[in-house]
Amino acid sequence: MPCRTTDELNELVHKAKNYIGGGKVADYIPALAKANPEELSVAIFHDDGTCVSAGDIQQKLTLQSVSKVLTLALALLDYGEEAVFDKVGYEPTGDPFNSIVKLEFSPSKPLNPMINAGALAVTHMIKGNNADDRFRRILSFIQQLAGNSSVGYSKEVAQSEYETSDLNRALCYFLKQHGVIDEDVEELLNVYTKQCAIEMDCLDLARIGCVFAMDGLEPVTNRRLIPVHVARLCKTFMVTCGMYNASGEFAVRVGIPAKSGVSGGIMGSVPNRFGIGILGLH
Ligand SMILES: NC(=O)CC[C@H](N)C(=O)O
Repeated sequence: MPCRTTDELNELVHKAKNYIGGGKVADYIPALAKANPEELSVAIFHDDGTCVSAGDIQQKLTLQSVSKVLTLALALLDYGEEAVFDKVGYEPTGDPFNSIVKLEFSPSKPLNPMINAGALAVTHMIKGNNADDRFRRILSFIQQLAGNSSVGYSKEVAQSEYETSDLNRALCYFLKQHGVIDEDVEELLNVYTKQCAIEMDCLDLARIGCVFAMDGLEPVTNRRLIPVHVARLCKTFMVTCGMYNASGEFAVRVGIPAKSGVSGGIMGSVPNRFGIGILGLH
């Protein structure tokens, strides 16, 4: 369904472009360094299935850490809250996303599922017969949330991250040493880097945000995709840890559950109203 656009949203995108230059594209994953920092698009997907958008909405981005909320939901569906939070904690860290420092404290399980260590422990839990099967399940769950079976992943970005993921490798070995994970580290990184490379446009992202905003109901069909308590738990993590060490300031200034990713995507969920997908590569 095509989205309409409004003067107000176009004006906001126009104003937001003034901030290009205040940031920089992530280059620790070489394939992400090629991103065009000028691009900015936004979509809002409402609970009645209508949407508005502005900017270059054909543009796609890889989910990167936005995927962590979605795998958390899937792991909770697979195993339930008790088993998941046996491996990963509930607490914000105030540290950057890839920090290893808090793992040194006891207990050495990751403090929350949004930092890389926690997200790796969550991806470890996704059920499947092998790495391909687990990734297929993640992708198909995300396709369902986006209402779009053509959502795929960027092989280039996945490969680029896999080849340069030594910090995540180190986190995995640390987790393995402490019994949080017990699988082959390369298998886990294979699934994780593909999950982070799942690619979509801002409308898909807004529609997923809307499922969480609606406590797990698909906005177009009203079908339940996620149980209420899982959707609420995910939104709580978006508030407390969705922006890592900037989560507190974001909560004060913006005040909605949201999750960022290093490719420049942000997914927001305004409870009972709409989902927001922002693609800004700067
Ligand atoms: N903050 C992010 O988006 C980080 C995700 C990225 N794939 C990583 O693990 O480094």
